[in-house]
Amino acid sequence: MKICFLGGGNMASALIGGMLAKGFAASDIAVVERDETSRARLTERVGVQTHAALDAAALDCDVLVLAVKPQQMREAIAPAAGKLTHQVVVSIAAGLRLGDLARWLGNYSRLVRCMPNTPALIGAGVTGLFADPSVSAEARDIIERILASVGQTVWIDSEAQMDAVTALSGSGPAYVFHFIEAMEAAGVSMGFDTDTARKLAIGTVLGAAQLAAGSDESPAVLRERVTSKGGTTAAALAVMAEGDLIGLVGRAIDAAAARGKALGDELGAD
Ligand SMILES: NC(=O)C1=CN([C@@H]2O[C@H](COP(=O)(O)OP(=O)(O)OC[C@H]3O[C@@H](n4cnc5c(N)ncnc54)[C@H](OP(=O)(O)O)[C@@H]3O)[C@@H](O)[C@H]2O)C=CC1
Ligand SMILES: O=C(O)[C@@H]1CCC=N1
Repeated sequence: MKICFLGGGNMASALIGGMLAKGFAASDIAVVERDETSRARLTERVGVQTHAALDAAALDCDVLVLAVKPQQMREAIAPAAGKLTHQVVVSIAAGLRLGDLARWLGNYSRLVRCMPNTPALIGAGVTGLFADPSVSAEARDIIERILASVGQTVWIDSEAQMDAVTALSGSGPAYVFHFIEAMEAAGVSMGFDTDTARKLAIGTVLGAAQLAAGSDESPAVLRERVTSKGGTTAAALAVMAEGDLIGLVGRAIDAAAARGKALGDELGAD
């Protein structure tokens, strides 16, 4: 099975890195990337084949993964319009809807939309998937196999939910990194050097996430176990409640989902 990525940026690199670590052969993976330096990096360091354009050689694949920015997509896929025959096309772009992609590809509907996240690089990604009803079970299995190689997969029932997946898990690693930054900064302000503060912050997030992932109990119960009455954790959580952390995170995730929908509306309008 030959897999070609259109765009060799952050997310394509994370997916390819994770796939190679899971045993996909570099010789089965190609990348169309317009930037020469990126092409050289992909060939020399990652070992995959590269193409400068989405030409016939690049389209000689079974799966075409669309991994350019939403704003770049229409122009980037134009060379493939009317030239697709059997390929399953997978878009990882935020916001863009299958109907618009199908139209831009010359009414080609063998399309799957998915939203991975960057922990795919270490096999710890989460990907939401949605397929056009015309995509066969066999084609869905192929796409599932690719994304499951880099982490967990969740098929969703309606395409509209993809904006929520994007807001929760697609963008989600950035929220967690931001929280780590905040913990690290607090550690530094209490007198630790950056390395020590970072080690304490990352170790805590990692340990807590692993504990939550392996536990039958809810995160709320696990939180209560840390929180002694009248103790230090209660003092911190009171400040977080005062600042409405739950509401703040909810509003942030709503804003991400709204931006995904707006991107789909804006870019699909013409
Ligand atoms: N980053 C993330 O965490 C996630 C991103 N996504 C989605 O993945 C997609 C890619 O995001 P990301 O990897 O962050 O973006 P990047 O900008 O890092 O990668 C896109 C790459 O594609 C190149 N490119 C653009 N147009 C063309 C073209 N016509 N032909 C060949 N190459 C082209 C870009 O080059 P140039 O720099 O010159 O424009 C760039 O190198 C987006 O649609 C995003 O919504 C989904 C989930 C998570
Ligand atoms: O920020 C973005 O738009 C992309 C989609 C999800 C993560 N990064």
